[in-house]
Amino acid sequence: MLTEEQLIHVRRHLHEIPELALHEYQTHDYLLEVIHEFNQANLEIRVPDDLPTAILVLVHGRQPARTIGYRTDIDALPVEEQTGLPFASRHPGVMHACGHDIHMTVALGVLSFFSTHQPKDNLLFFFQPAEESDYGGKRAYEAGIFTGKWHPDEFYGLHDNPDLPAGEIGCRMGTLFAGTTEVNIDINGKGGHAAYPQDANDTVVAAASLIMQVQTIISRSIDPIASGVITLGKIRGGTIRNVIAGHTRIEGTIRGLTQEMIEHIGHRLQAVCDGVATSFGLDVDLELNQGGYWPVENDPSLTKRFIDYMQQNPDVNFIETAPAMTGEDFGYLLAQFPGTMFWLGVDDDSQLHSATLTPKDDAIQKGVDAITGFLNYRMQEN
Ligand SMILES: CC(=O)N[C@@H](CCC[C@H](N)C(=O)O)C(=O)O
Repeated sequence: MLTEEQLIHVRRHLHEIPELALHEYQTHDYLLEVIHEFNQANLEIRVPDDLPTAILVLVHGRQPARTIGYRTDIDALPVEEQTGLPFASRHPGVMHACGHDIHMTVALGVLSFFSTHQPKDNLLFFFQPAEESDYGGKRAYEAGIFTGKWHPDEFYGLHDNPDLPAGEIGCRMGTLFAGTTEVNIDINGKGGHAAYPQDANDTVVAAASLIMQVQTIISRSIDPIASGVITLGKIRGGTIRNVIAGHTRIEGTIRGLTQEMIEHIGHRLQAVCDGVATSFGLDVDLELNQGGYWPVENDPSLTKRFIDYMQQNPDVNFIETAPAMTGEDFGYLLAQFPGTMFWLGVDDDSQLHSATLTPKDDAIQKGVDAITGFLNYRMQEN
């Protein structure tokens, strides 16, 4: 079983080797190296052919009544780290800026505990690639990974939260995270000389108008009591100051707490794109891709049990949290298997996806203890 000191060492090494979605090869190899050090007596390890950076580990229970799944994501973000940590990313332009290094380490801690304390039920650990993009959870499901003995009857997973004290557990009944849809807009007009706009069709000006109109969708087209967000995080158009740009691309994301809201915003966005195409006389192609980023809906009865356990445990600080507009492709898996997603506090001033995010090591052991405690409690029930 990994000690707290060993867990911190593992976390720091994982932090040094972040990799982007579906390219988590070094991370995958290191995870396997750590898992192979555990007592193998009750473990069965599988690397699915169709998702080669994923790892499944089945812990065979003593008297299994069910298989309980536990999922961690393993990918990182294209962010240049600015923490100055001695264990900062060694991969230029890539960083664990969403704390997946903490997620993986907590999962390894829980797995190492059950490798030496055989659980009553079966436990299925899923080390999932591609959470930040490319929806690895959905890919895994569609590849048929969770069939036969690899089928979890219920699924749990966490996300770190810098706003909560280290080790605090946060959760809620109902929707924990938003559903998200990736937005790609390609504006195709006609390039030309900066001096002769009358002979061109300027996609930069069309993009500026489109962006401003998009900002009215949330304020003017949705019920103020309901919630939604559109963020256009990236724009690229043109090549030089004195050439009118014939193509501009905008990339962003739509978020809503219900599927209906996400679809409603998507329809309004399409209407704005069509309007800009007509008024500027150019082509505006809108691509919406939800992938696996469905709203994260916690199962009512399992989540009640989870919250009851955390509230009754004197060693756990528990807080009921509000829904968040962050997305998670665990939402897709929770639509296939009942389960619960929850927060683990990591106490930091920087936000998720920030270049200075520094989750505290203290959260790791507290997270491992709270989760192993809950899983043992859950396994007492028939
Ligand atoms: C927890 C978190 O930050 N998740 C990501 C999920 C990515 C969603 C997808 N790629 C999109 O941008 O729509 C998030 O950005 O919330």
